Amino acid sequence: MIEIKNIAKTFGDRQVLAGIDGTFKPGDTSLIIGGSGTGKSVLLKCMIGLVKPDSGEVLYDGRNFLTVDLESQKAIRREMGVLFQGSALFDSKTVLENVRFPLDMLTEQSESEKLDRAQECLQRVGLENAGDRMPSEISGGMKKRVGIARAIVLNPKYLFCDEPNSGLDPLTSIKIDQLISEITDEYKITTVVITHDMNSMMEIGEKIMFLYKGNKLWEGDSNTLTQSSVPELNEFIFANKLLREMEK
Ligand SMILES: Nc1ncnc2c1ncn2[C@@H]1O[C@H](COP(=O)(O)OP(=O)(O)OP(=O)(O)O)[C@@H](O)[C@H]1O
Repeated sequence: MIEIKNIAKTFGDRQVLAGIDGTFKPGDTSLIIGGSGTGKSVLLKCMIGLVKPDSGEVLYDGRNFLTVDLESQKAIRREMGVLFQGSALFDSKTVLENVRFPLDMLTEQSESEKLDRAQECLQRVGLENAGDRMPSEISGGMKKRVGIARAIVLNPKYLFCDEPNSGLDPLTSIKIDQLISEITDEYKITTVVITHDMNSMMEIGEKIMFLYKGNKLWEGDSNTLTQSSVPELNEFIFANKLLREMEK
């Protein structure tokens, strides 16, 4: 379980996060939603240690990530998998090499153990036959799958995905969402996904947090999303639906 308490962040004179609380549970795919520039990515970065919040706590199964010693912080980091926007694959490495990279960097496993594990993860995301291909030779959806395989290769307890649907067509987006949600459930991972994709919210929104100008204005699930009495959320949903209509 991940708990965040009163996370605040200011850049210069601009307050980006105004004190955010939240709980993320194992087996749940929790979504952080909101318009552009509302602080979603900064919140995620505060959670994974890429940005230091000005105040607040980030607890990983009770361990305070911001105050534990360096060794414990490293140990928590090893329990995290991250799927970055745009997949962030190494262009000069094959698909298989990309997936095994965290094993090369962070484990003492033998060659065959690393190969087996990387191949197992590729199989889990449906790419068992693509290991020898280069990232430039595969589609955007396949790249996301490779990114997911790499993110889970170390058996993470916590999985973070920043806009996993960006640049994908609606059908591929749904498949990627479903894959993340299935893997989360299967391995009981605590998963946090940033999205502004309406389909994702309806499909995998078992727990949704809505950010607006650095504040958490609403929390709920896909069933209650469209029935809130929060005007900012309703406007966000309306704008999203309009955008979807225009894209058709
Ligand atoms: N390192 C930084 N220095 C200064 N300002 C920053 C920094 N990182 C983010 N910001 C600002 O913080 C605000 C929130 O950014 P953030 O990336 O969290 O938005 P977001 O909700 O993820 O939006 P989007 O959906 O467009 O990615 C923005 O105004 C951004 O310019």
